[in-house]
Amino acid sequence: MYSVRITELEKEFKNGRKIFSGLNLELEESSLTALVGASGEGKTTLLNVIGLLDTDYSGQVELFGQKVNELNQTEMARLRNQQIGFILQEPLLIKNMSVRDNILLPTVYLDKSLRKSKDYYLARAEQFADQLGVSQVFDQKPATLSGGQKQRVTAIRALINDPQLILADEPTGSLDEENAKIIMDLLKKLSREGKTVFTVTHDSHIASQHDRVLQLKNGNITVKEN
Ligand SMILES: Nc1ncnc2c1ncn2[C@@H]1O[C@H](COP(=O)(O)OP(=O)(O)OP(=O)(O)O)[C@@H](O)[C@H]1O
Repeated sequence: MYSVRITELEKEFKNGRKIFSGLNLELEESSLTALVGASGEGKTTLLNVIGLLDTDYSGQVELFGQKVNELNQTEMARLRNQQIGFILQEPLLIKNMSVRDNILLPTVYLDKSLRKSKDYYLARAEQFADQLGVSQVFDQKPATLSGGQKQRVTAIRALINDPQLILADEPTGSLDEENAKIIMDLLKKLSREGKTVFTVTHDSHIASQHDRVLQLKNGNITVKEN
């Protein structure tokens, strides 16, 4: 079963710049895939297409067997919030909210029919926090955290709704070795538990820890031999 299936993707920006030349990509359930490629090849744009943040392209994108272009805005927002977790290089945490409230924020937007109790999410957040070593910062504001702590908190927020698909854009980019390992171990564990993990990275050591390494070059994807 594929979580992501892209066929013949092409994109033209408003200024006429074209990227992707009939790009195809398939990501299976329970897979751990890295995407490498030179700066400007379109890695972030591809993540935005998969993450439903960019719908202005030609070609077909299917997520969990559903054709994205057949979804309306509400269905798309629902799919994004419930099934996709974004872990970004720049942790975007809300300044005047505690770490705990930042982590719980995505649960507020869940459909009522799917939402579990606040205690359930809190327990889930605490379990991840234990695993990632950030339990002690729950009452703090993001500004008081180190870069590595912010990154780990952002990862927990991305996972709180138990998304099937995890999109990580340079998730270890600004981290020291120890923090990078913590995030990488988490991504590995999630894929073993059945999640689909897709990581964009410049770091060949990080890429090599994935089950499959893909390369984006000249608008197309090829499998990179290790
Ligand atoms: N809104 C836009 N309008 C025009 N061109 C754009 C726009 N956004 C991105 N681009 C161009 O599209 C190309 C792909 O950008 P993208 O950020 O996806 O690349 P990338 O591979 O993620 O690069 P990096 O590794 O530096 O983050 C780049 O050449 C960029 O300049």
